[in-house]
Amino acid sequence: MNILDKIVEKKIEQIAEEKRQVSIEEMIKRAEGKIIRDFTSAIRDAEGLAIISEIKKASPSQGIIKEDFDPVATAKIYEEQGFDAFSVLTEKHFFLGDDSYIEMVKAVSSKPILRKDFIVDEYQIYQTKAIGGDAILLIASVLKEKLPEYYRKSVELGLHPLVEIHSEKEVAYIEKADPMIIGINNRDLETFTTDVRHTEKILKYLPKDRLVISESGIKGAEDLKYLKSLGVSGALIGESLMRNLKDIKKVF
Ligand SMILES: O=P(O)(O)OC[C@@H](O)[C@@H](O)c1c[nH]c2ccccc12
Repeated sequence: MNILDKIVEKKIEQIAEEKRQVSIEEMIKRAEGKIIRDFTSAIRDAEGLAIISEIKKASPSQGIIKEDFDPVATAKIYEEQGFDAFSVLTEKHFFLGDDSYIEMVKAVSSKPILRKDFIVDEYQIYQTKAIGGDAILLIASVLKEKLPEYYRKSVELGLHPLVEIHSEKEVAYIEKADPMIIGINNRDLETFTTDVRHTEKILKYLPKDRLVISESGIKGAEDLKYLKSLGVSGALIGESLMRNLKDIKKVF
């Protein structure tokens, strides 16, 4: 079993427990009336490459990334840098995230927030809105045939879906959903190794009029220059920002 399978298995257990605590009917109610920030425009209207800065304490490949993790302090640093949007890990067991981090970050920033988690159940779409998410990550290799339905549901609720693919064979999954924002994950979710040049390999299979985000393994100015030259719309950066919070300019 690869790491992605393990994460998904754990997630299915966790959702069953969460449903016992908060029913779907209650979650639908909690999602009602939530104001959603425009993630799509934040990416489209960014000057140059849109930067989505990620807030995460740990990851399965790196272990603890930031020992004295503080989501609010991190958000303030990102806000000062003028990044275009945030990505906040809410997955608990492997990334040490928490649902509560989204509202905490929202309180100190005006930027839209992507809820970074593993969506496996419709319940989590309502939950994403209820906890203050503006954008929702839908991973093609996790949702497979369910992707178009989950995409539609997310849009219906007013959320901005970012549909993530990794390989060429996953391009088929997004054809039906026809997403506006497509993330190319440079990390192989089965082995967890990254290669920024992976973006170039997948980009050629995607419609030209989409907002494409290159995700993972982006280390600094060189990588950003390279991604810009490919003509992608944005870059999602986590680890290298989290490791350089004291001197974030180092990354650029
Ligand atoms: O920390 P990095 O290598 O800069 O990567 C950020 C982001 O792309 C990564 O966290 C990510 C991309 N897709 C995901 C899916 C689930 C969890 C995490 C991710």
